Amino acid sequence: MTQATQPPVRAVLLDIEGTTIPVSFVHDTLFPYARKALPVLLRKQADDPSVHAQVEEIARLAPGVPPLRQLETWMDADAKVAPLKALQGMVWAQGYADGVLKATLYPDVTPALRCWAAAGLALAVYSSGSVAAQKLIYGHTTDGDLSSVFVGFYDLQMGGKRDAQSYARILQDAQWQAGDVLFLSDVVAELDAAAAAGLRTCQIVRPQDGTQPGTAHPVAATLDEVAERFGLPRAGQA
Ligand SMILES: CSCCC(=O)C(=O)COP(=O)(O)O
Ligand SMILES: [Mg+2]
Repeated sequence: MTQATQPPVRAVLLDIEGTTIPVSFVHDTLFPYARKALPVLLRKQADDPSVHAQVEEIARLAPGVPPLRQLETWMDADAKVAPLKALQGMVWAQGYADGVLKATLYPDVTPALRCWAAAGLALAVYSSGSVAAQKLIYGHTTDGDLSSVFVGFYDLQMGGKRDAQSYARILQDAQWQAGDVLFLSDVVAELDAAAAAGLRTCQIVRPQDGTQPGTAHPVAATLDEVAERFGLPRAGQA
């Protein structure tokens, strides 16, 4: 089906890192903050049930390895592993509360998201970052609190982002039809998985992040370009 003959997009599912938020903010600000704060969290809040549950999960995944060492191994590899992501979200909460952390989105993101939500499109997040971390990041941006533009937040509880089944689970939870949904990500393997589940796809190729364009999915440099290509409302246009 050509773009002109396809049904209108009714929902947009968005990745975070490299799609709405610069890779540099995640890797140069969020990850170092968490690397420094995690040892303190494990030491001081070991008895907190939510911390304890993640430590148990680390022990299940890596039996016999000290939890902090395992977390460091995962951080070194930028592994998208649920207990690491959950614990990172817990320490970032303090950073946002203290005002030390504030997310700077790509400049095209806030206008597009506000415009699409106002036009009635259903917007949801799918990131490896925990749902708590997603709500924090969009709740503390330099453009204000954007969390209310989203009707859903999905994380690794749905499964990995390179697995088509994860997208099928999201569709089921959101009660969306695959063909109505546009998935935006910078990572081709994630787009391949979403397409295998029947979603429409567009790769966000941010020149400032050095994203390499693939050949299997439409490509856009900004959310405004996405809007133009997929017939979505465009911010700033009547
Ligand atoms: C939720 S903000 C932190 C993002 C993060 O921890 C991460 O690993 C990036 O994952 P994404 O799936 O958004 O590329
Ligand atoms: Mg990404």
